[in-house]
Amino acid sequence: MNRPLLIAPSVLSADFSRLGEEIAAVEDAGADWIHLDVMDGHFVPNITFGAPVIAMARPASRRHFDVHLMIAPADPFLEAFAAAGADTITVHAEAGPHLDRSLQAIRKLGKRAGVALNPATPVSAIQHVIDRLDLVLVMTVNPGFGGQAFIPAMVEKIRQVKALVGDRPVDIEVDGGITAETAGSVVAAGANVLVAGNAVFRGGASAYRGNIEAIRAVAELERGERA
Ligand SMILES: O=C(CO)[C@@H](O)[C@H](O)COP(=O)(O)O
Repeated sequence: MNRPLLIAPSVLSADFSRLGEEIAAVEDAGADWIHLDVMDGHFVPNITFGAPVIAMARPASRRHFDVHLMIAPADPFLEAFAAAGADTITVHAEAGPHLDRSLQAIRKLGKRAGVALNPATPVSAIQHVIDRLDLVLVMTVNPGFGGQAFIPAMVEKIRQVKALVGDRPVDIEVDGGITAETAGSVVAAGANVLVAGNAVFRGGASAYRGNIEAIRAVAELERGERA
């Protein structure tokens, strides 16, 4: 049984001075989830925002808040992100030595637990925690910045994640360089959550619906959900 297809605009490409409005605008334009990129300037070479900003943005939308932690260590902050209104909390497999413990902590907080894999990290990194997971995030660029080129070798990795996940109720998410041009190959390989920053947040709010729809159309066609 296919997991639902979900389009998750990444707010990294939004206008941060109007974050709440931007989130409301993509919700209005058909976003299924809101993807929030937390960066610490240490695990990745860029800094964005933390739990207080997510808490302030939370009232802007009722959509699922998909919080991607590009921070190390992550464990001391999990409670704060849960309290801020995250629905899924994703930590990086590379961010600490105790991934199993992090995932248990996220679920204990009543949140969905995700693991992100950098492009160079093999799928075997999640083999022994697969039953503690609700989501696997396959990074299709090196994390840190929006607007980078999709790495084609990640298509095979998505296939490997799909084979590992099997029939488990685990979402397979992709993030980085996702556009109407790259969406087909990742969906064919097994991804069902498509994160897109630049491809959604361009052209001003009046373009957001068309931008989301362009990605969704390709993905649905690939899944046989659209003629
Ligand atoms: O996590 C990240 C980057 O580290 C992403 O969420 C980017 O924000 C995706 O941006 P685009 O490649 O879609 O512009």
